[in-house]
Amino acid sequence: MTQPVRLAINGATGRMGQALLALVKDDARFMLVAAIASPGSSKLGQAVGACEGSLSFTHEWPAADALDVVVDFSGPAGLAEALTYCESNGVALVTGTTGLDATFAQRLSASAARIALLRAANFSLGVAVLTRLLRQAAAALPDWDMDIVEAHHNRKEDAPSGTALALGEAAASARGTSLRESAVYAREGRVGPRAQGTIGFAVVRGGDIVGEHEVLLMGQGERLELVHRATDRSIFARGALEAAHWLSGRDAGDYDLDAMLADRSSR
Ligand SMILES: NC(=O)C1=CN([C@@H]2O[C@H](COP(=O)(O)OP(=O)(O)OC[C@H]3O[C@@H](n4cnc5c(N)ncnc54)[C@H](OP(=O)(O)O)[C@@H]3O)[C@@H](O)[C@H]2O)C=CC1
Ligand SMILES: O=C(O)C1=N[C@H](C(=O)O)C[C@H](O)C1
Repeated sequence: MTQPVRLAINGATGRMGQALLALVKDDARFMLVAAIASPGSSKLGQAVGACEGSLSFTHEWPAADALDVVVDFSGPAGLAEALTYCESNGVALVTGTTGLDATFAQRLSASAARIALLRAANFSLGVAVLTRLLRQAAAALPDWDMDIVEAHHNRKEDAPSGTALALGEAAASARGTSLRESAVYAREGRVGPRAQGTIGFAVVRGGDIVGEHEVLLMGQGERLELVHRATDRSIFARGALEAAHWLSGRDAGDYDLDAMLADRSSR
């Protein structure tokens, strides 16, 4: 019988941490070794209710040989700590943390030379398919205006969402450009007519919205709308656990969900 993947969840007290804990307890493919919280967390020492045994929320990382993979949904500070641990101990890392700056993104890319790393701004299958559809539409309609509207709950800290930025990057690259060259993040006052080829972003924050992304492709006399609505965080948690299972034991490298899906469909 294959051994379960030994897993640590970083950011375990958060919304995504809780969604992961709820799934892991019934998933025989995994053994939860650590539920990591911030050094100042009010939950340190409290029992991790979702799992069997005596696990408590902790900021102590396990011994290197006790762990196969870390799943991180914390924030930039939490991810930095997880990355340091994974690099020092040769442990694989799956991260969904968004709101990272370019320097951090470069650090992640460099780390992938030493550890197996899988990152995704959105772990839902629906957004993976939306991204493919968007690449097709953006290339087929190169002159149409494009805006991306995203909506999330009122506790979200980063904007635009990681998903909105990843969708924008995919669309820009399908048109032979980059988001750095084409993004417009704010419109206020007399901004004048729209510049050709720009990709605009609009952000909604409120209530308990799990995550919604709408891409508008606007031509003359017609409009195409590509929309994804997440209504349950467990979709992200399920995707991240699939990624953790797939990544465990792999060679160092910079992986994404497309690589995982392609590998699976080739079997
Ligand atoms: N890629 C995807 O599919 C998805 C990505 N996300 C992203 O995941 C991240 C987390 O989202 P969400 O769960 O809603 O956020 P939360 O704020 O609910 O959870 C993050 C948790 O991380 C903990 N934390 C903070 N600092 C550290 C640290 N240094 N070490 C360990 N834990 C730490 C915090 O709690 P405490 O102080 O108790 O430790 C907090 O509860 C965000 O960047 C979000 O955008 C969210 C959903 C899906
Ligand atoms: O913070 C969230 O909640 C989410 N964040 C991710 C993002 O920034 O795109 C993914 C999802 O939309 C939920």
